[in-house]
Amino acid sequence: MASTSNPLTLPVLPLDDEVVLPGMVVPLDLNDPDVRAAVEAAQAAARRQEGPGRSPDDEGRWSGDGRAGKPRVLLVPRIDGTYAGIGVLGTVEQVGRLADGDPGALIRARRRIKIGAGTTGPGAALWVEGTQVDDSAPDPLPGQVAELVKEYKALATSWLRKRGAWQVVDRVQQIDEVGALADNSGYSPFLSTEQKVELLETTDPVARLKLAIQWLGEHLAEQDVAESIAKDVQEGVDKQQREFLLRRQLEAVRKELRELNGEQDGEESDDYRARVEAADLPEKVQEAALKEVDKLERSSDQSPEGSWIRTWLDTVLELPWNERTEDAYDIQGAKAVLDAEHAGLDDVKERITEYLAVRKRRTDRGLGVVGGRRGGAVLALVGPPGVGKTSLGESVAHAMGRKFVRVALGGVRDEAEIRGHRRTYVGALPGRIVRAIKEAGSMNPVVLLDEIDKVGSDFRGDPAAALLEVLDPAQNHTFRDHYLEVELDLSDVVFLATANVLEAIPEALLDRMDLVRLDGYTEDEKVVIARDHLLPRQLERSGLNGDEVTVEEDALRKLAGEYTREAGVRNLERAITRVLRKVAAQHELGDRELPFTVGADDLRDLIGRPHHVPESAQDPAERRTAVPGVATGLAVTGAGGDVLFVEASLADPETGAAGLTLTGQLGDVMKESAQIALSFLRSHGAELELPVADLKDRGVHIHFPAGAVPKDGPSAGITMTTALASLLSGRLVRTDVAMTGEVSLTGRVLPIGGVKQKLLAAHRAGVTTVIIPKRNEADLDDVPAEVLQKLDVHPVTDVRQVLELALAPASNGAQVEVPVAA
Ligand SMILES: Nc1ncnc2c1ncn2[C@@H]1O[C@H](COP(=O)(O)OP(=O)(O)OP(=O)(O)O)[C@@H](O)[C@H]1O
Repeated sequence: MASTSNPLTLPVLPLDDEVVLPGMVVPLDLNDPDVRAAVEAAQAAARRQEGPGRSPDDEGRWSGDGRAGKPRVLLVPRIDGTYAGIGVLGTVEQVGRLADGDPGALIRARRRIKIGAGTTGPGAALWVEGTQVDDSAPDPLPGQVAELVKEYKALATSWLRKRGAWQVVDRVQQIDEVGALADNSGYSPFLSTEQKVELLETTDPVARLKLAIQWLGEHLAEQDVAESIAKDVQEGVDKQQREFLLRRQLEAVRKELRELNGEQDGEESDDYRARVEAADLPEKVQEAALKEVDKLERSSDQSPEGSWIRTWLDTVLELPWNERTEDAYDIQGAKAVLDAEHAGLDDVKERITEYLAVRKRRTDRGLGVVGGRRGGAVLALVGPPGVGKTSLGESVAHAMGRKFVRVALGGVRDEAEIRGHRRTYVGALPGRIVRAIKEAGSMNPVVLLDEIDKVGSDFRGDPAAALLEVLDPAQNHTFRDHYLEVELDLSDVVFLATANVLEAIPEALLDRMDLVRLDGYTEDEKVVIARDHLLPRQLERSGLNGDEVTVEEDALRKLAGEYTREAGVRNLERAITRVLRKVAAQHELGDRELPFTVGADDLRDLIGRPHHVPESAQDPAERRTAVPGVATGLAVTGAGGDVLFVEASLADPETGAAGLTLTGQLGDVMKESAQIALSFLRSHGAELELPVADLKDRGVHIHFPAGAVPKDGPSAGITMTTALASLLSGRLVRTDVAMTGEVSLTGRVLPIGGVKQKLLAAHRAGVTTVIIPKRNEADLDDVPAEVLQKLDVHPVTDVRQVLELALAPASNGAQVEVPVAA
């Protein structure tokens, strides 16, 4: 270590408003007279000392070889003409040309010198005496100082990295001396001259390092703030400009692509902006659409978002926003259309005509379509399949001169089916209502909500609630589809609904509806429908004409009665199709001469044997009711009225379980009804002369064979009682008798629903005697006269009357074998 005790005499090299700290190497311009004087004086002094006189070398050591060191100067900052109190010993490393070609000297700054008194020396330089400053730090470093070293290195590294000065990072990392480390900030461009002077004059190395850390830290913080501000500003300013530029580029790229693909410039397919502007959309819709166009233009051609937006825009553009058909109908004309397209159904047509008349009056008078009246907004056609509900809906549209669309609701469980998926949903679509309007191509079509009784609800929401909104005149002028997101005015749409089963229509919807029932057709009606509508249509479809093939009424009657058994005419129409196809095929093969008239007897040859021979026409031994314990009931199922056979048997006393077993997919109400039948017989069996003892200790099994499972209801009560009574008494149930009615514990016969449908079914099945509850007598008014004529209807009040009518007399008193369940 150098000691401070050796005064040095050195030429002063003044640095105007500049500071050089130990460790730095600086080039100085020799054109500067002060610099030249100092360097030349130092060189002269060095030469002189090459003699025998010795002085310490540059490192402060006395060199043993007698050679003096490099020329030495004292670098002293001169701030505003005033010299600093401390200078730095510098050695002249090299004299030559600087980068700019001027003569210069390369000087290495070595250590601090405290400046003492002035003195004289050779040359024009100012000479002073100085003493070395001891600025060594304790070794080893106290922990605290070591931390400072680390901190400085970390700060310096981060700053240097920011500036990309990677090489310097290593050098700084390698400086271990505290004072030298602090002096390294002499290179920092952000320090002011004053700050550098302060560093120079702070001789305590630790204090110096602290200063360096403080300033470097401050600078870094400042820089961070400045950077983020600059970034923000830059981003703000640039965004618009960038967007503009990018759009321009995008446009150019798109254009090139179009040209590559041989499309015309500005082809309609992609120019959504122009299309939206040209499409006469309602203001709000256009606004929304243009917003999407903006988004589209910003998104890339290939991005999924772009394709979603295009799909959405297509949907919006395809909707018939301003299309509406002119209602051109008078009630007479409407009625004529209905009559022409459907045979029979007089009451139904009357209801529809009334509905149209009210609607027309209200619109003509400029009153809203339905005004404040709740319910009645929607005409609901309720009845079994194939009775013409859908085709009536279509006729209504014809009659009004409106477009017609059918919306199939069967199996819809998801609210989104009605109201659309939100657009964020992958593969989102508008709901069925919007799709229907699109399909109709007008804003005021007739929309038939088909099978409204078959909408269900589950975790995906309640479609019925959405439908309610669609049907509500107070809400539907601003219907919002989740996908479309713009309002749609549905107030001018005529909604009709169809349902098979009234009970299955959600309550809230039912409340909005005007019900029109279609219960099914009689055989005569079916013949007329077949003759006037189904046959001509199917002839045309088979490529035949009426001159070539005629079908006799007898044949149509047989097709309706024996080849099909249904409330409606759907299967009848199919049967007719089969007959015609067969004839056409035979003709093509040369096996059939035309014209040809199909008679009842030709049917078997053409389409095989009938499947629905009435029970009474069967061989007696083949009849369902050929054994005791089977009774014929009447029920209403989803397919209209039907006959069903209830079977009862007693369980084996040894193995069978006691109690009541019911099979055949029955609901709770039906089970209770069976329980009541059983209880009634247990308590009244004796008085009816039935061996009811068996009922006490043997299990009873009641079965409803598959095929005609009625909807849950109590109307099979008297049928079950009759089957059980037949079983116990061994008396057969009369084949020609069918029945319907609820039974009470005391044996009273209680009223039921669906009389008309049930009687039509009984008639179809060839039953001749029907037992109904007395209290349903009034319902007979609805039953077509031709059916009543052919049926012997017995309204009863007590189950004893039922048994009297239904059970055949005991066959010559012989013991009848009671069937036993397996
Ligand atoms: N009274 C009628 N006059 C003329 N054609 C009829 C009549 N009733 C039904 N039809 C015809 O029978 C066919 C079946 O009718 P449609 O499809 O309308 O029945 P639906 O009651 O709507 O059945 P679903 O409930 O299964 O939809 C249609 O072709 C229809 O034209």
